Amino acid sequence: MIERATIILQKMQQHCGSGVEVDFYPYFFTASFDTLCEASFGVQVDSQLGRSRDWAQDMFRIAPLLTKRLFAPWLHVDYIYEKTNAAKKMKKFSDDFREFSKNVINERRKHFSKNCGNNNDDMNGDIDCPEYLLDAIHNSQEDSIYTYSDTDKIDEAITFMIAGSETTAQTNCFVLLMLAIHPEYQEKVFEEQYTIFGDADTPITPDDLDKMEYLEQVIKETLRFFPVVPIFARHADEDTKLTQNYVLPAGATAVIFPFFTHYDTELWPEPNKFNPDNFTAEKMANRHKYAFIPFSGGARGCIGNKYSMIAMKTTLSIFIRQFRVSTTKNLEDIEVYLDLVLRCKGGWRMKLERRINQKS
Ligand code: HEM
Repeated sequence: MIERATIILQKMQQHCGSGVEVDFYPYFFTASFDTLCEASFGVQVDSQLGRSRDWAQDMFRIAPLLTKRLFAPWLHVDYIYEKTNAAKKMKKFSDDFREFSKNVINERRKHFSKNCGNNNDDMNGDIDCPEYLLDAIHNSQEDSIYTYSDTDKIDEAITFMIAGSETTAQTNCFVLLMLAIHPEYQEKVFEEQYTIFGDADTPITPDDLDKMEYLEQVIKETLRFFPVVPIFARHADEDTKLTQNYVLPAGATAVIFPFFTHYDTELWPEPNKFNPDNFTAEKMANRHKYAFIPFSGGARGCIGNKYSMIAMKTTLSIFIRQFRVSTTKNLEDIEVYLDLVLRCKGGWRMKLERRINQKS
């Protein structure tokens, strides 16, 4: 994570002091994608350094096609959908991405058999061969009633790559945009970083991450304001009593929009005001645990919740200590739209300035 965040700094340095607002997303997406591939699969993809295809561009082209299908019931019929151009584009993307994931899995297998024993099936992880997600899936087979086929493993890899990379990158960009719009919060975040690290450039430790309480409040308030997964759903297998008067009948689909919950005035007194103090320990203790649901909840809630908080804090800590961000936009100027995930119209454009020395 630290390495990837440092590459962001190096690549964005060229924009410092240019006075031009640049879109931060490509820098943060590639970093997030590469980190995820390495953390989950133990494989270096290096899209950040241009050594792999630019999947962010592909995802930008493909997501609107999926969104369109989601809201057009007639396109749910495979027979009709398969005749459309969108379906052909989707298939091409899906085939390419599956091929890419297959290669990632094969890479991991090769690495494991070369460094961790001769047997491809012996993915039992030790200190020299840490167990990554794919290894865990592989190893779980022995105790499991379910056997994972190669197709299953590719599907798992794709789910992780898609679910984990865009969400984290977008949240990082939204956080920086909020800090650009609210310089007073930006300075407070910087002050916290300075208190932890001073002028030292030491690597971040888990203890340091725990101390970044204000940064975490800012991230959470950003996720309240901009829940990057703005819609998810549950299928009721049986009649489910919601309240005294309401029952969700078996077979129904309940669609959940965190936007409604996150802007509910009964839960958030001033929902339209960006206020990191909404997430002080005290305020959180007095609020219903499902008042804040950017990661959904329950058994099928986001599995990457903790990982993403570590990844975001690490990246933002490194970035904020070196750069100051600004924008000509106000909060009211920000327009978002639903594209499976939540996107910012025109991108996440900001100006960048290098802090001359750390405490400036
Ligand atoms: C800011 C970052 C993230 C946000 C806001 C987020 C949010 C969500 C949400 C709302 C869901 C839907 C859960 C549901 O249907 O109830 C989800 C699912 C999922 N997320 Fe995340 N996510 C983030 C990062 C990640 C990361 C980093 C990973 C992987 C390391 C990840 C892996 C997954 C997976 C695998 C699922 C599917 C879970 C399932 O269907 O059982 N997410 N995420």
